[in-house]
Amino acid sequence: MFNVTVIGTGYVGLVSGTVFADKGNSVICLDIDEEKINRLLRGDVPIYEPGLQELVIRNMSSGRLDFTTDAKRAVQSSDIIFIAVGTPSAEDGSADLRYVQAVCRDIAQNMDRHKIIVNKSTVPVGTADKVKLWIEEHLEKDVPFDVVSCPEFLREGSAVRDSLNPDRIVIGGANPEAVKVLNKLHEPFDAPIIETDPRSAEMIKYASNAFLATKISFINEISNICEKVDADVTMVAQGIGLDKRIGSHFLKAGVGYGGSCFPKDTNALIQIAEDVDHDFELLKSVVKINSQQRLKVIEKLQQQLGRLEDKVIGILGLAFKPNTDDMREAPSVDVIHNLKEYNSKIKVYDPVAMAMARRVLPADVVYCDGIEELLQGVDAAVLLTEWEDFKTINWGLMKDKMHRPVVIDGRNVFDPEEMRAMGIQYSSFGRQNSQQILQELVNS
Ligand SMILES: NC(=O)c1ccc[n+]([C@@H]2O[C@H](COP(=O)([O-])OP(=O)(O)OC[C@H]3O[C@@H](n4cnc5c(N)ncnc54)[C@H](O)[C@@H]3O)[C@@H](O)[C@H]2O)c1
Ligand SMILES: O=c1ccn([C@@H]2O[C@H](COP(=O)(O)OP(=O)(O)O[C@H]3O[C@H](CO)[C@@H](O)[C@H](O)[C@H]3O)[C@@H](O)[C@H]2O)c(=O)[nH]1
Repeated sequence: MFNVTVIGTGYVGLVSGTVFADKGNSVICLDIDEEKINRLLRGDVPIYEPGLQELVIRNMSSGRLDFTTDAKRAVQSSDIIFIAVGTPSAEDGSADLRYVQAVCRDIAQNMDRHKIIVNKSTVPVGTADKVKLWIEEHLEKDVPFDVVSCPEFLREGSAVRDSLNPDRIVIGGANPEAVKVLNKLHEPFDAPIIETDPRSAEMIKYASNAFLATKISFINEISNICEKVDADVTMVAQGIGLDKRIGSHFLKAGVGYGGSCFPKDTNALIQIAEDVDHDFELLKSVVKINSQQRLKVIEKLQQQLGRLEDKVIGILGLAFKPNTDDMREAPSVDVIHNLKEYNSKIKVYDPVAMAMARRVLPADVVYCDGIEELLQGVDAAVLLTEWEDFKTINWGLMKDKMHRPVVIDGRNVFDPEEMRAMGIQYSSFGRQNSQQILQELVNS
């Protein structure tokens, strides 16, 4: 068992630290955010992530998990130090490494003996070398250390499950001794381990996210064509996904991807390529398709309602995906800001992301307590996050509460035939042609 420090207690740091503790290691998590650490010390987890609260409390009670804002204590109590701070987008789209740099200074100034410093944040290729330089720059005495790159692949909403059962673990290090230690630390996870050099490890992370984002934009383009040729994208996704070389995951068409990773990491990879004079045209198209895809909601609303001015639009789901309260780059934010430009009136409901949403949505948005309140009197409902609660809405009953029975399904959750049979003017992504929509308009 090892003494482990994790720096940064966000989605990645908090979940990884807790999971390492659960595997029997002694873990201390460091953050500069005092309020966050105080809450954690009370066993109160500041993010919504299924299963995390219980796991944190269990490991704190067993004495294997602790939290602090004291960098000296955190650095000196461990042999392995994970960096898990944010790497947001800089203005040019590249990854802003200022937090990683600050952590390097904190580590260097408190280093008392040999440390293995492991980078878990998503960082541009070559950052392991920079981390080494930044630490050397601030070292007050000659203490040996290794830098290893171990990117993280967990998804929000299933972070605990993903961390306990990873598809693979990537360890990129130059010193075989340090790689051996990390191999041992990850042994209890029973996942294939890829040992590689730090640069390849860093690239694996970006390439994974870019590939998944490409799959989503690809199926969204197919869905846009499906609408014009009267094919059904869900059948197409099933048909191509059964080919093992393609795979069935990440082929759900709709309003496209959001979140704290895909938008930021695709842009960062475009910039990484640009820095070595490579024009990553494919990925640029992926990003462009994704930003256009969100606004298809507006087109679909216009097809159903005509002018959007003064129309009351109810937004079902605000988080960028279900089972999280994360609003970073959520499609709902763009859709709502856009609807405001058309002077629509907006009502919103999300089972967990309402508090986060208040920080990023326009001031005059009306926050509702539940589905019924949201649907009351709306000219259209727009589903943007496929929360389980929304899948069981009885539209046959709900349509009487609505001013007009218009539903735009941004995640292809409902069955088009059933919706139409219930008298709903239903529009989804890649599952019906424009002729049908026009016909419905004529009939209504
Ligand atoms: N969120 C995800 O699903 C996910 C998954 C895989 C990888 N990643 C990557 O992991 C990294 C962290 O992402 P996140 O979503 O956990 O970020 P986050 O914003 O949720 O958390 C980052 C934390 O780091 C803390 N911090 C900042 N500077 C610090 C310092 N000097 N010392 C101590 N703490 C400091 C912040 O206070 C914050 O609590 C990013 O590079 C991200 O791209 C994220
Ligand atoms: O078929 C699909 C699958 C996903 N999405 C959308 O894509 C976004 C991202 O979803 P997901 O990948 O499940 O969530 P994240 O938590 O952002 O996880 C991604 O980003 C993390 C941060 O780098 C990585 O660690 C994960 O492996 C990677 O899946 C969400 O808006 C989803 O709605 C689709 O539109 N269609």
